[in-house]
Amino acid sequence: MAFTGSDSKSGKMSVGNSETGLAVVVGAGPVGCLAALALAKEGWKVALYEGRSAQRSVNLAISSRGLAAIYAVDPPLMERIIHDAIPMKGRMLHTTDGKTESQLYDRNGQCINSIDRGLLNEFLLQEAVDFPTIDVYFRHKLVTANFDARTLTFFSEEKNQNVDICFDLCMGTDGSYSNVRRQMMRVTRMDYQQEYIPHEYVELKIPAGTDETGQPSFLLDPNHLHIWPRHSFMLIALPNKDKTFTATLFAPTCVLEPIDTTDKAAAWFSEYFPDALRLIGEKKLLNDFEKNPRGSLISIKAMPYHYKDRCIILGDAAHSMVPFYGQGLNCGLEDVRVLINIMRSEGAIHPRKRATGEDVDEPLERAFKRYSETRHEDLVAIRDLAMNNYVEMRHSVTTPSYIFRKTVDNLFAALTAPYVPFSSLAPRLAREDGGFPIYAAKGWLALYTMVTFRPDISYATAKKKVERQSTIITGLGFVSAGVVGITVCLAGVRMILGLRK
Ligand SMILES: Cc1cc2nc3c(=O)[nH]c(=O)nc-3n(C[C@H](O)[C@H](O)[C@H](O)COP(=O)(O)OP(=O)(O)OC[C@H]3O[C@@H](n4cnc5c(N)ncnc54)[C@H](O)[C@@H]3O)c2cc1C
Ligand SMILES: NC(=O)C1=CN([C@@H]2O[C@H](COP(=O)(O)OP(=O)(O)OC[C@H]3O[C@@H](n4cnc5c(N)ncnc54)[C@H](OP(=O)(O)O)[C@@H]3O)[C@@H](O)[C@H]2O)C=CC1
Ligand SMILES: Nc1ccccc1C(=O)C[C@H](N)C(=O)O
Repeated sequence: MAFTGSDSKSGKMSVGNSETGLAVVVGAGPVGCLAALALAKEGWKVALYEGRSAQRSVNLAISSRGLAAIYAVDPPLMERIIHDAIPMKGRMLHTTDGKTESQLYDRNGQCINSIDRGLLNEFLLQEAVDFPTIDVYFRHKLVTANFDARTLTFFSEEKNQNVDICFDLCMGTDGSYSNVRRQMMRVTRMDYQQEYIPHEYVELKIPAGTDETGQPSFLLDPNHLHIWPRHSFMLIALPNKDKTFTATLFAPTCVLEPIDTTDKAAAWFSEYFPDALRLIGEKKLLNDFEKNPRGSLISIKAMPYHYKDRCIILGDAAHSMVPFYGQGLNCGLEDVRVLINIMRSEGAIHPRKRATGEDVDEPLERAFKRYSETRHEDLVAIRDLAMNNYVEMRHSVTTPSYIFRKTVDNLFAALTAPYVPFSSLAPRLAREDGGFPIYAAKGWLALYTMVTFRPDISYATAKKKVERQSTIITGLGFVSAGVVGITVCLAGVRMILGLRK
């Protein structure tokens, strides 16, 4: 289901300040849909506004954090999503001479999951559309907001005019170029930083093959995320249910720009990605490379995320990050779980009618403030980790020091860290105050495991813990070098003394 049809599920226009309190969610991407569902299940009347009529269908990796957040709101929905996803147990590295090497993500075999983003959005949106106290309005674009008067102005494409909506609570889930965020900046002292990295991306498609029986089949192992690391750039591919792969080339603009003719492109791909060129087919690859849009990559930092008791931004609107950890959406979905848990613990979750003359809902304001203050370091941590993972994926994975570190991490983890399965984490996280931690981050844990498979460990805790572990490894390195040095010296002294005798 795309965002088509009438402007609204019900055809009626929302009016705010009803007995139940109206929450207006701006942007029906995955984060907006989950936020709408979470609020509605807590008793809010929700109006979900979406500017567009369709979402682009590309695939993405959903992992434990995103799944735990969906589970917290709607466990059966999470099951349906997993059912339609393809598990990927590790990276499959492709060298220029056509060799492949599998590197597992987790020593306990945990997987990340490839799913069509359009399908994921569709699942979440359908739940929202079907929910009795959620009204969904398509082709309504937020134009401006007056937070003090508690009104939002949308441009309705169907009416071809602006409509004003009153609200009690506004959630901005309108993506990287958020207008809610821009409107909030007019009334609050928001620190804001955005950074474009000098790399861009272009999507390509690896077609399905055919098996002996004539049925479509995967041309590469579907249970891996494939990467072609080439140091300053890389190609990746994630599997789709129709047996194709969506491949994405990430490279600096200064590398891509000079490749401006078909001949140059053919030569470049056959030098760096000969096997991918063969799989995609030269004609198709060169055509897609030339015609497909080039996406830019942006990283956004903001603080605070809220204004008083009435507006808060979540998802990419609050923290767009480069996609290299596959955590952008997972983190956005986790925002919803963390915020709802904080709202619960502050007694702010249930919509209440403010008394006459009372302007501010104090528990709600307290909850938003606590969210801004406590969530910030996690969002900064994952933003930085995402940036670092690009270097790991395109370069470090091929180096002996990376393999050595992975081996040490696995060895120490096997000796010290208990395995905490997702099935025991998800139900408890759904109830936890603020979301972290349930189990202390016990024992030695690899960074990837913490970030991807341990939603009970916050991003900031994971980053700090791994920094401590790195210091220990460096210390052990010095001690070992010292022991080897002393042993060699002693052996030398003994030899000299022996010679003198
Ligand atoms: C190449 C690439 C690969 C990625 N891979 C992964 C991955 O593997 N795993 C992962 O977790 N994340 C991944 N991400 C990140 C992920 O796509 C985003 O984090 C996610 O889509 C953010 O969801 P959102 O709901 O916050 O925002 P969006 O998905 O951007 O949704 C925002 C919605 O708001 C609507 N909107 C915008 N402005 C207005 C307005 N003024 N009025 C009304 N509506 C409005 C938009 O139309 C849109 O529907 C990737 C990103 C990229 C670029
Ligand atoms: N961190 C990153 O580097 C990136 C993150 N993403 C995230 O993934 C989400 C979905 O991706 P995708 O569907 O490809 O997103 P799109 O780039 O197609 O756009 C998503 C939304 O952002 C708006 N938008 C896009 N570019 C601009 C711009 N330059 N100025 C103002 N508004 C803009 C679009 O408005 P309209 O509908 O009017 O075109 C739309 O509402 C994005 O919204 C973003 O949150 C996407 C790309 C890179
Ligand atoms: N989905 C992505 C999109 C773009 C770039 C990377 C990813 C990843 O998921 C990377 C994965 N987490 C990895 O570390 O191998």
